[in-house]
Amino acid sequence: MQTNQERIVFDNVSMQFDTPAGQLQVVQDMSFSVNQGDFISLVGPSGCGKTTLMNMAAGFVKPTRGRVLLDGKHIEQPGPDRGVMFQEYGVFPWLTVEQNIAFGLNLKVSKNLDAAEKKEIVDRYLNLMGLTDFRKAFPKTLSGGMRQRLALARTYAVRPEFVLMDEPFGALDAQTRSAMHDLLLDVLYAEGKTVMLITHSVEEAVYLSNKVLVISARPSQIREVVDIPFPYPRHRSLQETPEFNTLRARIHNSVMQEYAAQEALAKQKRVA
Ligand SMILES: Nc1ncnc2c1ncn2[C@@H]1O[C@H](COP(=O)(O)OP(=O)(O)OP(=O)(O)O)[C@@H](O)[C@H]1O
Repeated sequence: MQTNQERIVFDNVSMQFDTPAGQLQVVQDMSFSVNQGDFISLVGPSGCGKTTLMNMAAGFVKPTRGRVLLDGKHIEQPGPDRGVMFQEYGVFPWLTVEQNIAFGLNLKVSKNLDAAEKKEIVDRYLNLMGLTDFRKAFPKTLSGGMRQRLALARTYAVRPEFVLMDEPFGALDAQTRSAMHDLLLDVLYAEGKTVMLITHSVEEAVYLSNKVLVISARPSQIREVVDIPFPYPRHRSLQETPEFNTLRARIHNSVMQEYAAQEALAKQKRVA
């Protein structure tokens, strides 16, 4: 259920990196908030700082200026309230499917669960993600789609309030990706999570989100915040509607302008 309660707040955030070529201003004075129940997607040119913003929400890095807050408190470090899912590092290859799902439950923060409770959670997510028959399998024997489902199961099993996803479906074929979208929407609808997603697919962003942030070329600012008005639960047929396609085309256009701006900047630097 989406509400207006602000949960994660980026307040005038800037980020600068020291690089061999000098200081790189990645994010500049960016402010936005992720509200309770939001599914918010970040789209923008490659290298504009999307992962950097997500890393701040996850607690992996701190901004050089400004504040990133969770329920009014500075985000200082990662926590079990925020489940992070990356494109490539979602599963541990040395653990079986069920051990992967149980991994987070065995950490100190989840120690208050007894063995029966852990088993119940693992079974539930094996079932939900269609992996029950593969519980003893190792990730390398799974297809790409199954590995992504496993990564999702692992992220969800610790019951994070927030799910932070960085290009989680980028490596999947179109059909598996589409199936993953519906699975994600089903689980989110049932469990009511708050989600931040980074994607290069505007279509994916519009289909999944209630809000899309278009990030500008570096130094990055928010070019626009687009509200996606389609009610949940959503069905794939939405993607065939003129309303969906109008919105998709508008956002795509906006992103492409920022890609062009970033490319022009890079060219200028090459000439200089
Ligand atoms: N620790 C770091 N040290 C130096 N530079 C960094 C560091 N982390 C990121 N950068 C630089 O900051 C910029 C933004 O990186 P980031 O990964 O956040 O972009 P992105 O929008 O997620 O890119 P992509 O869409 O290609 O994944 C890049 O130019 C990157 O090289």
